[in-house]
Amino acid sequence: MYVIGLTGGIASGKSTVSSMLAKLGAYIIDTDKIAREVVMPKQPALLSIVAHFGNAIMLPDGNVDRKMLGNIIFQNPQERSCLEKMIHPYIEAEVNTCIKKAEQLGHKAVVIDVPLLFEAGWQSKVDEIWVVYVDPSVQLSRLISRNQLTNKEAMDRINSQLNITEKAKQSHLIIDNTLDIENTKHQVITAWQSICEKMNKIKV
Ligand SMILES: CC(C)(COP(=O)(O)OP(=O)(O)OC[C@H]1O[C@@H](n2cnc3c(N)ncnc32)[C@H](O)[C@@H]1O)[C@@H](O)C(=O)NCCC(=O)NCCS
Ligand SMILES: Nc1ncnc2c1ncn2[C@@H]1O[C@H](COP(=O)(O)OP(=O)(O)OP(=O)(O)O)[C@@H](O)[C@H]1O
Repeated sequence: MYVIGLTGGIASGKSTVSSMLAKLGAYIIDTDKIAREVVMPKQPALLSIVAHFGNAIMLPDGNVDRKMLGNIIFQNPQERSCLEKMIHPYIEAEVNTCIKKAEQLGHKAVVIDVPLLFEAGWQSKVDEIWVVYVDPSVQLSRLISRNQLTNKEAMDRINSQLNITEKAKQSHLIIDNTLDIENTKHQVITAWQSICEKMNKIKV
């Protein structure tokens, strides 16, 4: 199995690029989605989260109050690290299961959409790293408008990750998502075609 790690900064456009790749036939493993699933009611990670952060972190419907948890961890690196230690092992296990599923379905390559690839030290888990880059000022404005955040809240989130320019330097391929969607789509098609060629044009 050939594993592509798709990463970038918060709101740099990973989901946008993932959807384009999915339309081209790529098998996508979305770690943000998995991170949401492993903290659903009755999941083991939820017990540790409540034990550490307290019942105040829960909504009346039994789900985690993601806004409140985000406000805590994006302002406090120690709390962020605690949360990651509780969740990341479950994410990693589920990613491995998804890779096996893709193999059974006959895929020769998978794309893992993983925002914290560098921060979590996943470089050795992947064969190739693609970074979705965006100009930092565009990143800030897209994040503020998508999540309805203040400038400070958005900067706290951006600063909780490795700098996007540094990520780009450590990648095998950069998809620059600063301009419009069509521009990005062209880059994604070219990138995926090169993977298909690499996989000897067999179903990927
Ligand atoms: C703090 C939480 C509850 C906020 O939830 P919310 O629904 O507002 O955001 P969502 O999960 O959609 O994440 C949005 C983006 O935030 C960034 N982000 C998420 N977690 C982190 C983190 N620990 N450190 C830095 N950036 C992060 C990523 O770029 C991600 O794409 C949530 O992000 C979370 O549980 N984070 C810890 C799990 C994790 O590390 N996820 C990243 C995937 S490996
Ligand atoms: N080329 C583009 N032009 C304009 N808006 C864009 C472009 N690409 C993405 N966006 C918008 O920017 C926001 C962030 O994009 P997206 O959700 O794909 O980022 P992400 O990297 O997956 O975010 P996260 O790290 O939070 O998971 C979204 O509101 C999206 O619609």
